[in-house]
Amino acid sequence: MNSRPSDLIRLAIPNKGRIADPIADVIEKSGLHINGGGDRQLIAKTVDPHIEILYVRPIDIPEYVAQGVADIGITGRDMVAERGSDVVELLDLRMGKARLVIAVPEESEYVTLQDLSGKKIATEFPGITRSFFSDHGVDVSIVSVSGACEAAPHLGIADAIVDLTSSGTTLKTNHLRIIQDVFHSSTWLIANRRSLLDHKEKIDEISLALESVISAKGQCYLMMNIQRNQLDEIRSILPGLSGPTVMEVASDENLVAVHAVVAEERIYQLINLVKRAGAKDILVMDVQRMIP
Ligand SMILES: Nc1ncnc2c1ncn2[C@@H]1O[C@H](COP(=O)(O)OP(=O)(O)OP(=O)(O)O)[C@@H](O)[C@H]1O
Ligand SMILES: O=P(O)(O)OC[C@H]1O[C@H](OP(=O)(O)OP(=O)(O)O)[C@H](O)[C@@H]1O
Ligand SMILES: [Mg+2]
Repeated sequence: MNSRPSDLIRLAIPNKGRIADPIADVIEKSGLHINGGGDRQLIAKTVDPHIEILYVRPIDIPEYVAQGVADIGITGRDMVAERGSDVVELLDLRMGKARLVIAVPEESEYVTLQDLSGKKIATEFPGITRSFFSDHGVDVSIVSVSGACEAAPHLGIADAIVDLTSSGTTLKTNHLRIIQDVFHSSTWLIANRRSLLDHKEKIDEISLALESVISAKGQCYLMMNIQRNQLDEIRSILPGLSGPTVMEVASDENLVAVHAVVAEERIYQLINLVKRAGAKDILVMDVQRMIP
């Protein structure tokens, strides 16, 4: 695996699981189009002949990157912590957000961490769990499971669990109550230490491309025409990346075009405000990438 050409960067991404599609989507939007890919393929080429994709399980990505099988990788930060891999965390993609928590049956008497002393803890994260309890001086035994962890207390194989939660639905459905947070995770771009020195320019280029997609999320581009004398009022309404852009409209010397990047969640309110202030010909467009 390491006999690849020295000018070829290998990026490891999940081949399945809930973060696989969102990651592929960010890569696509970054302009790094993957040729083929998915469908049980292990390696795929990209639009850049110097970058190839390696599809593997999210839990294996930290070690593949640490060992240099891949130069960079995208996976959950929980996976990096669980494996204890020596990698550089480069960029938070701010997706796949989840909390790793300690939870107990709703009706149980356990309230604090110390109440779990001598108890059995079921988890898909034995590494993180073991060091967390040991750091807090609480002696527990770990029951390692590989899924459906929330069932463990009701099946009588554990007293508590350490598992991920995001919407909270699974804990609620299984009548479990959180007693403490252990770790906060999201999806990260990670790098091999050596590759970061040898291929700094190329890795920075990929990181910037991914970051520009993440920054553009939830943003849109608002365009409108206004009378020149309304400019001050419109300016006070619009935020904009570095103030709104104001341009001449060729057909009418009293009209100016105003463009601004605005948060999607504010667009409804902003359109009403600018309309009331006299704006017309309003257009709202998607922003694919934002590079400061
Ligand atoms: N409920 C969740 N919300 C957000 N992210 C999650 C959630 N569950 C898992 N993740 C994240 O998804 C990443 C991949 O996890 P995992 O390998 O378990 O895949 P999966 O999507 O859970 O699929 P499966 O468990 O079926 O293999 C992890 O980094 C994890 O933090
Ligand atoms: O708070 P929620 O939105 O309900 O999400 C939490 C669930 O998501 C993950 O399960 P996953 O789908 O990965 O299944 P698994 O437990 O079999 O890994 C996690 O292990 C929880 O069970
Ligand atoms: Mg899972």
